[in-house]
Amino acid sequence: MQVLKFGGTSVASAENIEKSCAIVRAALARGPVVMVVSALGGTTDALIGAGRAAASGDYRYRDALAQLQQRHVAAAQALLPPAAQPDITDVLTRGFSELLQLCDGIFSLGELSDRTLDRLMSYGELLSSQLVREALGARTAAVWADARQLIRTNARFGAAEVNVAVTRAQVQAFKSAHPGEVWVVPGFIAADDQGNTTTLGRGGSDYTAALLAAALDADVLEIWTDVSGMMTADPRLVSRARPIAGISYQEAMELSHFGAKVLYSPTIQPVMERGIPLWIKNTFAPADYGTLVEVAPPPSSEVVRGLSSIGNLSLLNLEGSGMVGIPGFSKRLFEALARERINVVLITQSSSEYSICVGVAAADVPGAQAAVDEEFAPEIASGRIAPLRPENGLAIVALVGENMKNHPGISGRLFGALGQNGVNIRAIAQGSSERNISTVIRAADVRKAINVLHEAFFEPAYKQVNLYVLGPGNVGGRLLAQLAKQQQHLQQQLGLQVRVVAIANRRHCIVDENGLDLAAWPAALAAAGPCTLEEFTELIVSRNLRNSILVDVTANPAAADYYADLLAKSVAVVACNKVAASSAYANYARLKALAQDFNTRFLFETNVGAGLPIIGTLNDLTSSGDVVRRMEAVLSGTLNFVFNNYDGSRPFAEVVRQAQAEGYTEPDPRLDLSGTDVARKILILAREAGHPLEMSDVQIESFLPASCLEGDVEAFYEQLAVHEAHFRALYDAATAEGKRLKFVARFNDGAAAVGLQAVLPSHDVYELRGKDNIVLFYTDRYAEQPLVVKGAGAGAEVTAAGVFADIIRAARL
Ligand SMILES: NC(=O)C1=CN([C@@H]2O[C@H](COP(=O)(O)OP(=O)(O)OC[C@H]3O[C@@H](n4cnc5c(N)ncnc54)[C@H](OP(=O)(O)O)[C@@H]3O)[C@@H](O)[C@H]2O)C=CC1
Ligand SMILES: N[C@@H](CC=O)C(=O)O
Repeated sequence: MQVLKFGGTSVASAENIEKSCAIVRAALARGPVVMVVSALGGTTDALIGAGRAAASGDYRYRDALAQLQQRHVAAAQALLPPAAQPDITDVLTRGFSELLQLCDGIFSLGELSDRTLDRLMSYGELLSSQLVREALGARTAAVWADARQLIRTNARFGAAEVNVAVTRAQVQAFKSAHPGEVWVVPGFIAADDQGNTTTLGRGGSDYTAALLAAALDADVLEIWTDVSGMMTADPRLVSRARPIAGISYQEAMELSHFGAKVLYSPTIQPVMERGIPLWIKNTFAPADYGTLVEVAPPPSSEVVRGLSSIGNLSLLNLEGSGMVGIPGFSKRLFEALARERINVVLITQSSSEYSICVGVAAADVPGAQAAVDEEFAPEIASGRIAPLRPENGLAIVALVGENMKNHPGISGRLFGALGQNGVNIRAIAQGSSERNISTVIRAADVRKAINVLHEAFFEPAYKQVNLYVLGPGNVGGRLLAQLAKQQQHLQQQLGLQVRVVAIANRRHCIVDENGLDLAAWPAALAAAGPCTLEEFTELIVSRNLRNSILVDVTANPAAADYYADLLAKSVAVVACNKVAASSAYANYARLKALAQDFNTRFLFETNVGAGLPIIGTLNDLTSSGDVVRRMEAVLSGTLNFVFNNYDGSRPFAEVVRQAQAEGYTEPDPRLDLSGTDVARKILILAREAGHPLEMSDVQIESFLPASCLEGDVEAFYEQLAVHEAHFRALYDAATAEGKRLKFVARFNDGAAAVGLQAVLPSHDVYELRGKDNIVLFYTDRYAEQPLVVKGAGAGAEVTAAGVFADIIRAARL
């Protein structure tokens, strides 16, 4: 015997009913079939809506019923030839006339009791099952079996409890009366001892099928739905969720209880007790494997079988010193909740016994609060415990899997993955079966959390990274081009799906949570609406996407002010902008500490030497225990370019303009020419080497006449022209001595200085060409010969590459 259940979408239309009937006919080749059906998709909600409308005096329930009738009649006409329609037309006419009478009664009374609601809802399955029987019967003889004569429950209308013994006897009796026949049975409905219609809870058609399978000792139960099995996570939340091929009854129970909507959780118990295999299959893709729920599924290499979540949760905290060491407190708490019929979803208690925390549906909070505060009124009055404290807006995210038992490190991975994404865990529950680890988190974090966990446990070779790019200028523009070119490579080789979800400049912002088209951003940005820096950073927080990174490619001090808030939300910051790392030491140290505290990254490799691995090298030296004693460096691509190209044949100002045009200077070139940019860089290196220096500690020997720094950038260029003789004199004096001009940064014994030097050919930096930079690290290990890093130290392409490398580092944390 096979029991096949078809859900609402599987019988939502004539076309779908045909598909379901075809599946039943194919199954008949293997043996007798019991077909259980839900109401036509959407019918139960429509019936409830009609009943509530009637109860509230809204006569539009009549329109709703007329529409439903029309839908059923249309399906019948599409399924059956005219000659075969009279029977079902009678059934539908009678059914809808009873429904109308029922709703008219509700309208007159102005009241919809649970008992009447059960009757009202039952018509969905009563009518759909008779319609399906007719459709099936057109080619395959089938008997309609009224579930109210098969399944016996108590009179708890809305969620009745089944009398398994009576049900079994009734089902066996029906079987004896109809040997070998195909049955079509309405799901969801049953009857109490008095013959009143009851229902088994929303989703109860699955349960009907399981009860029949158990009562018939069926060979198999098949739940036919609109997805290809139980998924590793809710596919509405996780786009890469995939079906689970094999799962144990206990795992399926955990997953279905915790929100896997594909299976109504009470369904499993009856089939588990009798060891009946349960398939979950897709009506619309019957060839897909689906999920097989059985006693011993084949071993899986994955430790976690699936992830689930339940929203609308609140935590209730009962705490106080009066609870410690006194037996009976928990009993009283749970009894108070039980009296109000409040279901406890999760329980945690600290070993100090100072508090007990339970999770309940948010809707139950007022009732729970009143009941518990009343129960503990004497203790609350004497101050021995505090009034019940609810926390709302929460959800449970759970890992489920038999293999988690005795497998160390699962919780570590769970906490690590959530922690790196700023998901705070409010409560945890894990039983000794180790089959379920449940975490309570903010409801707003569920999508992020479940995706992060899915990547951690099911897709170790895949990680989605979401970039917010601020400043698509000279460097930012090249970065976006490099990202566009490498996206596929990153995905294939590193398992990183790097998506740019937002881009902003000073005026506009574009956003697409699914990733912007990197070929089309310039036009889209130009056409986009206005956006402030504050709005942009708020966007990062409110979108709450996993593995978010702010990429700051501006030179804007205001942008740097937002880093702390973002790091504290576990958003990584990759900064090409040098303002933060060269700001007050306390701020620099705070940002680094925040990154550490919130399991994220604050990376700024390009702040010194553009794309050269200078900060990384220095960090490697110090982390491995070396001590940097001295640094000598040329750190300005602009100044190196200018002094390498200026020989008096062209005005100094023209060479500086060329450096700017080639993209070596800061957006404001006065920062380069004044030595400020180099001072920032040596300051950052000194700090990374462990010295808490301030900018004011760096001695800047400027070669610029003071008037060059008065006024705006155009005035600056004019003043450079005015002082041409000064620059020529510097050049001539150096050349006369066989020297070259280099703007050198030095760090020695905790002191830092920058300034223009005329160096001899024997000097390490004499031969430094073009816009190159060089750093010589003198350390305890590199005492005689310095460790040298040298190469292009400015330019959009190399700098963008350095930012790119920081993004990868942040992404691979
Ligand atoms: N050039 C190089 O070789 C190197 C540069 N860097 C650093 O790279 C950074 C960028 O330099 P570069 O690309 O040359 O500069 P650009 O002037 O070319 O680009 C700056 C970008 O930042 C945007 N921006 C400025 N202020 C804001 C704001 N308040 N909100 C949003 N966007 C803003 C600008 O927008 P808009 O177009 O609207 O003005 C522009 O898109 C600088 O910090 C520099 O120090 C670091 C190493 C090497
Ligand atoms: N303007 C800078 C760019 C890199 O930091 C320079 O010229 O070095």
